[in-house]
Amino acid sequence: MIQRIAIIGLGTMGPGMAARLARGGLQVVAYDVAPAAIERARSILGIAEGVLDSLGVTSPASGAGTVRFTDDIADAVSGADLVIENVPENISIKADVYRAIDGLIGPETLVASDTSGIPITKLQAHISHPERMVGMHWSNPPHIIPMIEVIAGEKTAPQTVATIRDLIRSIGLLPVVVKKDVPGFVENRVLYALLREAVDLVERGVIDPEDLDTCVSWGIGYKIAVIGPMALLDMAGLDIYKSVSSFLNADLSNRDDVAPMVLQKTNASKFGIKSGEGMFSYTPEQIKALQGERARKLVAVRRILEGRE
Ligand SMILES: NC(=O)c1ccc[n+]([C@@H]2O[C@H](COP(=O)([O-])OP(=O)(O)OC[C@H]3O[C@@H](n4cnc5c(N)ncnc54)[C@H](O)[C@@H]3O)[C@@H](O)[C@H]2O)c1
Ligand SMILES: Cc1ncc(C=O)c(C(=O)O)c1O
Repeated sequence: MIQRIAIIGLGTMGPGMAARLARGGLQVVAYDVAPAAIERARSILGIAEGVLDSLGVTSPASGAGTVRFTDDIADAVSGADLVIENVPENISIKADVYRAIDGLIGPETLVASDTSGIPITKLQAHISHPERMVGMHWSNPPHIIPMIEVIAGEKTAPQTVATIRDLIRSIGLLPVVVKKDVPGFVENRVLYALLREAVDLVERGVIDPEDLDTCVSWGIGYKIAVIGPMALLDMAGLDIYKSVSSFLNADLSNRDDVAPMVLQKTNASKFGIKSGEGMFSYTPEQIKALQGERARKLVAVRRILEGRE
């Protein structure tokens, strides 16, 4: 049974994951190599907890869990039933973490990666007990989005998948077990198909960035939260899909490299909210306001989708 969880990496994803797991009654120890990341995580933990309150996420009868921060990786993983690796999307950085924890974790400890899409089979090559390693792909913001993908690599034991799936369920979240270890799993294959086309349309001057967002959010985005893609095909009619896709599929972006517009921005360190500029520009005040507003709206939508309002 999973009771103690170590989170390695406290950037965009780590603090919200820590808050959500603790609310589920688990004992979380949170570690990052960068002291500034630990301080930032400490300061935003309370905000995530406030959002969980407004979502009505309660703790089990046995009580709420805890989050403890540490700057020592050995301390973080000591006694952990599960280690969730949450460091940047780079195999060599992730492999360094697996090597560092290999001799520190117990014989029963499971290791999960929150990778956005590196096949788990590739990550397993860097750990001595690959049968205990699994993909556990959260969606951002992790304290609000309930769906988590669970992915087995070639060497993952079925029991490891079952334990993680049951853990996710036991704290009121929604596990989706992906049946094949394909790059990007399912959520990001679908998201990146959409993002490739969206970036291409903006880059080619077909639409302005603000209007692209209005079109997608108030068109397919709003709809798809209620009617998933497979159900949408039936709603539109497969005959319509056949007619449109017969001419449209061939015209969609099929570029297999990173779009120049994105490279230009990343080369200039324009990463988005984390650097103050990306597709749009943000002042620190705007970032704070946006994050609050987005959390409020996501909470309200989720309550309605769950039939609670
Ligand atoms: N950002 C998203 O929307 C999102 C969503 C789902 C999954 N993911 C995946 O989750 C993982 C983390 O993403 P993120 O967006 O939180 O990244 P991030 O860059 O915001 O944060 C990564 C953190 O890892 C820390 N770190 C780097 N090396 C480390 C080490 N050796 N030991 C401990 N900490 C270390 C960094 O200091 C940083 O705080 C990635 O694999 C990413 O693809 C990201
Ligand atoms: C752009 C982008 N890339 C990856 C992920 C998750 O792995 C997300 C997300 O969760 O929202 C994302 O937006």
